[in-house]
Amino acid sequence: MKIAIMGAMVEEITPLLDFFGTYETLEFAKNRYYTTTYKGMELVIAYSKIGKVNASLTATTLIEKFGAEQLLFSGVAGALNPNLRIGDVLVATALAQHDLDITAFGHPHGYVPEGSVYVDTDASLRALAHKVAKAQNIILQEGIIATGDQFICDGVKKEWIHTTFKADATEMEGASVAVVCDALKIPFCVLRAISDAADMDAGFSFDEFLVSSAKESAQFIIAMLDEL
Ligand SMILES: CCCCCCN(CO)Cc1c[nH]c2c(N)ncnc12
Repeated sequence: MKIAIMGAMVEEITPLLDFFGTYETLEFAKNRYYTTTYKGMELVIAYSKIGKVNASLTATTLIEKFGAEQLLFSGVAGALNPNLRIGDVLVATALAQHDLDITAFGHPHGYVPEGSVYVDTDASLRALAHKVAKAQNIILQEGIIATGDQFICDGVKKEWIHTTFKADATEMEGASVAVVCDALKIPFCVLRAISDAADMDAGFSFDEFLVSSAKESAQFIIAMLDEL
């Protein structure tokens, strides 16, 4: 089985590379792909760089060029749901693009013809995440993620995204991974640890908690591998 583990930033995959220790590095399309094996599984690890376009390129490459049969995303996100705290780990049930907008033609936010507002994540990978959380006594939150090419650091935008998409968290890559994996029929899951509250303090909070939250998400992904 060949598993892809993807992040957006180097900080999101460094904990993974540190854990696996030895790996090959392959340069392709202005990015680096790290391959290793773990408990009989072939792994290919990469960070896409920030944003939906970068994430689409990397997700497609992981599947089409490296042959990944499942894709796990690990990273951090901003909380939209007031019940989410810094450090909480969330597994996505569905993902939408909050900045995709042809409402001028009567379509809902996040929708384009022949598409859908939401892409659902793989139910069995989600179930696996809950099984791992239970085994490890970790509280795993579940919810909708709204993705867009903006770092959200403003209460008004935060509330608009929360309300419009009933989203619990926001980030900048997940929905791209969802569209790519859905189109290529690859089971995927998106796991994010909260680094900020997507409000006026989000920048400072992100800087303070990126590394620790990224580590939490990565550790959870590793625990999932042990059960895959
Ligand atoms: C150099 C700084 C790069 C920030 C990249 C942030 N990632 C994008 O995936 C996750 C994220 C954490 N908090 C967020 C927020 N409030 N809005 C959007 N995205 C996020």
